[in-house]
Amino acid sequence: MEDKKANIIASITIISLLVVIIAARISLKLSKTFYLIAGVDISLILAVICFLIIRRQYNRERNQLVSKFASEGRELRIEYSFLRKVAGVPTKFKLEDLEEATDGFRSLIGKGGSGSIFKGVLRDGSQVAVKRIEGEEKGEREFRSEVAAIASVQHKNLVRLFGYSSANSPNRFLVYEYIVNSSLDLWIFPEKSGCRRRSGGCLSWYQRYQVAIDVAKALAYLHHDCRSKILHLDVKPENILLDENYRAVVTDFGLSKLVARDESRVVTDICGTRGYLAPEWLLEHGISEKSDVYSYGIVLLEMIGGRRSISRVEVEQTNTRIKKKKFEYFPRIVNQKMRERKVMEIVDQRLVESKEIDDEEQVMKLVCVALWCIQEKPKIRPDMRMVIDMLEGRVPVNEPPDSEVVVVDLLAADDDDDDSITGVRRVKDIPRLQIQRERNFFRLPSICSSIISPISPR
Ligand SMILES: Nc1ncnc2c1ncn2[C@@H]1O[C@H](COP(=O)(O)OP(=O)(O)OP(=O)(O)O)[C@@H](O)[C@H]1O
Repeated sequence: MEDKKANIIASITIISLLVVIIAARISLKLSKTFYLIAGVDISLILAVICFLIIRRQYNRERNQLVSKFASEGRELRIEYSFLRKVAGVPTKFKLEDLEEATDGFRSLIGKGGSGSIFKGVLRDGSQVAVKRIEGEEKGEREFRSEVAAIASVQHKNLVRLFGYSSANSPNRFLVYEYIVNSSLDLWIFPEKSGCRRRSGGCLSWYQRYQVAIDVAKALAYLHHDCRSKILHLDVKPENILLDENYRAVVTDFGLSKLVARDESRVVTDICGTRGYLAPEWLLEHGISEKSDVYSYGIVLLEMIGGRRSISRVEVEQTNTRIKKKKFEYFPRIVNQKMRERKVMEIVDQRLVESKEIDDEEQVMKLVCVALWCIQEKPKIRPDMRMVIDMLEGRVPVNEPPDSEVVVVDLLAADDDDDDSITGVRRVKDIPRLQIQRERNFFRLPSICSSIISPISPR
């Protein structure tokens, strides 16, 4: 368009200059003034012609470059979209897209310590769970660790992050694949009367065992197979989702930490969820991937028993018949029953009543693995690869020792509301200094054992 305009202007200029020469020839004859005007006009005509030639050359080169860049850009775009599909690189969403997908953030599916989760449908029809991280400073921290950890991982037992959005809003958003059967807590703990959160049902023994293996595989991948070690640091039933086949998908990387492969322990602020915290968190010894192993062990026990690891029960005092509330620490009961060879007594009664467990040895194996995982000393706990080998029967499982000391986080049992919609309470909101060891920790006497390995030598 611009080229055409320039050509027309140049032609008009040349014609006008020629007209001027002709007019000067007629009116001035062959006088000195005529030669002067003709000279100037001819120079101007030559200048315009030169300008047109140079401009044409320049345009040709520019067009060649533009088409070269365009084809390179197209190739790059194709490559990038291919990479995004293959490597799962998260997309940056606009806030409007998420508002449209969630119908204005209407269908709330869960609420946790860091924000709310809404169900949504993207324009291409895929179902998503949109997490709105609330609170600016805390939100930013959770958002960054979540994107950093999960953007780089690809595993069938880890939730997929489709994308994120952080623009024009005090809130940050993370967009995950939607996992249809919600979280494990709804499938292992019986519904409490008066509780706002509905139970999903009762997961069978076989499904629970599968979930145990799935979660172990997800954690083993994070701990051993990624470029940096990834510590999840918030393993609990609420963060284990179940897909349409009741297979486990681990989610919520808000507290996760990337750790260099050669770092064996890291010292960090206390965070995680009450009841699932490894003793080293509370004793300030520095944490490692073995802290996830501990939380995993607690989750195993909760799956076996269909109950939380720490609960408050009402007991009647023998003489006065007055009812009093007291803490019950499920791992201690499990430990005792295992030694008495009465493991079926600690299994979820719904499973026992339905008579679906025909392999008591498998129960014993899961109990032993769980007790190994919750050993006080991180070194004695198996790593997640070893846990998989034990659960899949590739290595025999030794009977676990009684812990030298079992440190129980009684903060986990401070409240009765542990089954509310918000799930169990996170400990990260409690200022560190308020955690008083003497009041909150409950130590069991040690019965030392000589066994120090979860597996027998072959
Ligand atoms: N991808 C998903 N698909 C389906 N439901 C989900 C998904 N992610 C989370 N939920 C539901 O939302 C609940 C809360 O999610 P989540 O635990 O990630 O929130 P949170 O704010 O990180 O909680 P917290 O930080 O206290 O652990 C889950 O227990 C689950 O029921």
